[in-house]
Amino acid sequence: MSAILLKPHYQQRLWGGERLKQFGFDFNDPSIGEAWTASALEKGSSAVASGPYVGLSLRELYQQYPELFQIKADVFPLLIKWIDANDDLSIQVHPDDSLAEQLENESYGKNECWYILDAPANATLIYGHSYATSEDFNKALETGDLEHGLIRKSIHAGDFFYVPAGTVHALTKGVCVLEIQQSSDTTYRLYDYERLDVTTGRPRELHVERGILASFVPHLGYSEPIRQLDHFRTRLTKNPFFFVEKWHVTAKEKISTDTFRLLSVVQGTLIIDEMEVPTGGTLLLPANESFLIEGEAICLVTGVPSDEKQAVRIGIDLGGTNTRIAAVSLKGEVLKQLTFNTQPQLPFEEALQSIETAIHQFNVEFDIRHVGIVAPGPLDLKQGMFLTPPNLPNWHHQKIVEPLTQRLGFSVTLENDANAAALAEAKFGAGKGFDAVFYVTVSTGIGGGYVYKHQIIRGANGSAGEIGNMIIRSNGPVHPVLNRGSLESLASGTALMSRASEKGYTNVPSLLSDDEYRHHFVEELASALANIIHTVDPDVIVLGGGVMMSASLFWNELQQAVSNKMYPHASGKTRLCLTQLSGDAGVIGAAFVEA
Ligand SMILES: O=P(O)(O)OC[C@H]1O[C@@H](O)[C@@H](O)[C@@H](O)[C@@H]1O
Repeated sequence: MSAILLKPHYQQRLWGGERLKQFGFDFNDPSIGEAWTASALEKGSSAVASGPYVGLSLRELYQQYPELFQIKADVFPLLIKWIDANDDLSIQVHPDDSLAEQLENESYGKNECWYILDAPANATLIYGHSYATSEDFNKALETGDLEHGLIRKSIHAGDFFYVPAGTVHALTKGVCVLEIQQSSDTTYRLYDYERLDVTTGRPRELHVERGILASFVPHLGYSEPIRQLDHFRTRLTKNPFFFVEKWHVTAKEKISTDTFRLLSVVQGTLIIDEMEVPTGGTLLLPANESFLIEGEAICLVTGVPSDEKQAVRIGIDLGGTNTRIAAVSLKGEVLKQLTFNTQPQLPFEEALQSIETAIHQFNVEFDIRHVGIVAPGPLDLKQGMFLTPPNLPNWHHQKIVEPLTQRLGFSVTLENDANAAALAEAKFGAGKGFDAVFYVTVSTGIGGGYVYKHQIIRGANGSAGEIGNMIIRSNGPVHPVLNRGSLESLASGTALMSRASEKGYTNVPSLLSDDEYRHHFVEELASALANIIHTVDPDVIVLGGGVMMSASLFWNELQQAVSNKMYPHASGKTRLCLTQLSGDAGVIGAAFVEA
């Protein structure tokens, strides 16, 4: 069976225009907003345009010839739209599967993604909001003030965004996108700029009540690494509803399908088994077939993933500013990450609720084996609670493990953030292959952790590795919480920033470019590292944290200074390395802390 070309169904929209013609579409209406190139929706199905089934709609093809698709779904699951936003679209949100069933009696929610085809210079789109509580979000909706709290992201042609159901979003004037999504046309409009629909003379309907039920509050930021599959294919997303790959075709390639694929040519011309498909074309590639493709083209290819759930461990890194929740594979790779603003001024219940929402998302997709949380110290690890973390003043003595276990129904572990990062580096990062790994983070504060044979060494009271409080210069600067002249009072990002502003520098890298101040910093940090080596004799010390982003300014000097402070026989034996996991060490480590 050859590839089947599909013919679009066009949708006129108040914000539509004529720019889809640029991508090869052919229509007369001056306000076409959407070309549905693969749709089996009742209100507008695309049609078969080549091969033996010409004349059938995609909807009929799916019903009559399921063998072409080889998936188990009563209703065709995907929808592909090309969108011309000739004006701003409404600010909106979509339901997930369970809400769509509950409120609309529909088979699918509307998780979707955008590939940016064209965008004006300096364009942004709306992706998320900064309202911390439902009360603030609802008030903004009531007063028509929603726009002020929306997050705008800059975009360029070729960018890709996955938009999970629940994300408040809007496309903006001038943007053209290819939208791949679940087969649903349910949009809850939250705000429509108080404009009139010229066809009715009235404003369009809003769906605020249902929109509130569907929206994430606070906003959950989403990230998923792009994966290179082979020399011409990259995977942009794989989620429970669809996967999307970008194929850059420049030579002859043989491809084959298991279940069906939908392929859209977004740039250039693709030749598939001698059929020429220009930009704008969408093909159905039937299941269990092989095809020869060639030409010079960029194609987006989508299909439905198998039902099998990948085993993961969940790591939560609760910080003073952001909380990051990651699904981590058993090999230590971050597969997905959701982030929200921690808002430590609010009751702790709010943070627990957001963690629960995020883990619910992961539970739909993955087989969760464990949940680990890391937080800034000091912590009471035995009781599973915060003690008095300086960045979380409202949550002192708050229990974490017990309420989280109750809400989630999974076993939960708690660990200090630097200990967890040490574990991650030892298992999967710069310390991999060594027995004794010490990790030091030089960031807003300074922390450390020691891992021996993949076990975190916590000490008698759980505070081993708290090197921020190590005294380096007893007559040094006073610290609000820690010892006078402690490492943190001298060499943390905070200490360097205040020294920078005293000396007229605007940032840490400029301070560290000054020979005199760099020398002080290097000597102080090297003293601490030499003390660590003399105490526990690690194979390797891994350094991470924001200040280490400037390591190229002082790395050689630091190595030399540490070496100078060692016993001659030990000098140069302990390796110093930079983190290999950088920002991910906390969540990866959290995921692998054992109960
Ligand atoms: O509510 P309006 O402004 O017409 O926008 C509706 C459109 O929004 C886009 O972001 C997508 O979700 C489209 O699938 C949807 O048709």
